[in-house]
Amino acid sequence: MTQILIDGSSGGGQLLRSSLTLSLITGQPFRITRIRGSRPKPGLMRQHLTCVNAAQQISNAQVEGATLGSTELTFTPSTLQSGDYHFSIGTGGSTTLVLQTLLPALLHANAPSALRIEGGTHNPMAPPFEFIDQCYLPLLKRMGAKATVHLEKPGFMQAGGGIITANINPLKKWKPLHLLDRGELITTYGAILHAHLHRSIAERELTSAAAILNWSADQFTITDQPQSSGPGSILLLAAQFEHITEISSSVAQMGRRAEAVGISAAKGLRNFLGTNAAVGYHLADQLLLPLSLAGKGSFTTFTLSKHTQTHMTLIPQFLPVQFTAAEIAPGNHLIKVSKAP
Ligand SMILES: Nc1ncnc2c1ncn2[C@@H]1O[C@H](COP(=O)(O)OP(=O)(O)OP(=O)(O)O)[C@@H](O)[C@H]1O
Repeated sequence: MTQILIDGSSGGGQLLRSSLTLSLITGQPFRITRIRGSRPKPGLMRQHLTCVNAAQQISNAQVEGATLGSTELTFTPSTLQSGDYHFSIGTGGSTTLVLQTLLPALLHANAPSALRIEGGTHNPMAPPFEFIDQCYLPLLKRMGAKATVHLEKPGFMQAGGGIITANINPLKKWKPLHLLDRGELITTYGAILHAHLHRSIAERELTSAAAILNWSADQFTITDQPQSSGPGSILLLAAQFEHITEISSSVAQMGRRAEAVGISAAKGLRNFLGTNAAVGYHLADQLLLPLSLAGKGSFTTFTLSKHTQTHMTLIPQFLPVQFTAAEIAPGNHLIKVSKAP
């Protein structure tokens, strides 16, 4: 098969991860240059390298350039193999991003698989575990996927040490998904996971988020996670609708005020609630790949992130699909995926 050439300079780790997923599924080899070219520190970091090594392992691929800091990689998969796999990032790098690389591929394997991934489970700039469990996976299930995920132990940056597991059954055929509206609002809630930090930090996150969203304190839970290596804290703000659940999150970091954590997550959810679009800022880029595997689908979203745009350019290099994006109302875009002519 011809090797697909990917220029990684316009994006981050997602261009690499999605290339791995698509290569595993289609069997097409690829070469990516200028990996994470738009990031301040380009090249493979631990989380990306774990994705490459994991993808290599589940497909017995031939790989060149799989070293830390590498900015070029060649990946030639052999046969996708189901199995009982264990991957450890070795730092607090995001386990959910490793999971999102492997899950769609293992749905295409010949038998059930089990995954155990160690690292961070609640990281800045990555889906927190609950986002995978409550926002992303339910939509894949509606598309026919039979998979479960489980949070065995939370892990925060920098300490890591978190564990997520997944059970994945082979999928016969992807069903198209059309998500044009959210349906009725069912409930809203806030959750703070908190490890080895003074409880007053969680309370300040809560108070600042509650003020912006006009929520009462009894809509929140604060759960101490003494088993986590921590220290760490994440604020998750969820809005569950009939057809989708959106979670806006924010992670505590050294030197960041607790109020800033609350304000950032609350503004994220408020932005979403202030529009009619079905799909939130982050879910939009993550849905493009499964929808493309189905060959057909559509959703409304309120803004086109850089991740969404780069994904729309990448996916057609591997799959015979095309995307259209149209602003159907102020702040409401309709994205359609269809077979390429
Ligand atoms: N708060 C969040 N909730 C859900 N998803 C998130 C959140 N923050 C980021 N994401 C998702 O995580 C992914 C991050 O991709 P990105 O290309 O930035 O990769 P990366 O490998 O983490 O880092 P880098 O940007 O340094 O290369 C995107 O799919 C984005 O939608």
